[in-house]
Amino acid sequence: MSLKTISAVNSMSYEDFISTFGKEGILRLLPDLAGRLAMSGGLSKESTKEQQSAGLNTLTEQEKQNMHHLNQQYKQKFGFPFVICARENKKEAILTGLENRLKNSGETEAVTGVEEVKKICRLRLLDIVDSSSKL
Ligand SMILES: NC(=O)N[C@H]1NC(=O)NC1=O
Repeated sequence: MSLKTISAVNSMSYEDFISTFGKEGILRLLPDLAGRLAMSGGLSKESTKEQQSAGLNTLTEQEKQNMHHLNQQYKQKFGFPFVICARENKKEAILTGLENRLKNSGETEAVTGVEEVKKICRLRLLDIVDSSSKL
């Protein structure tokens, strides 16, 4: 994400963001599941925790290759990354979900992806509320 995008996001409402960047713009902010960033330790602490909770840090070599291949296919078909709320799924369900959602239309996937982003945001907000209530 560019610095220009980050500063725009920080001062924008959800509605403004959607109308400026569209659903696909939101989806492109999310890192790949078990992707290059995860492998190199470059994920945010939130994404690291989420991906670990689904067991994506314990993928076998075969599962890693499968995930990589399906993620590539998904991006090639839709032009944005596959997004799912990792904290609500385990690695097996994520791989099956990826395979199944590849069969959908781009429109369905943009809507489904944004719904998953909302789940991710909700859980992140609950974490913030929970940690600030302990202060
Ligand atoms: N691509 C994708 O779904 N990424 C993520 N999902 C989630 O729960 N955390 C992520 O980083």
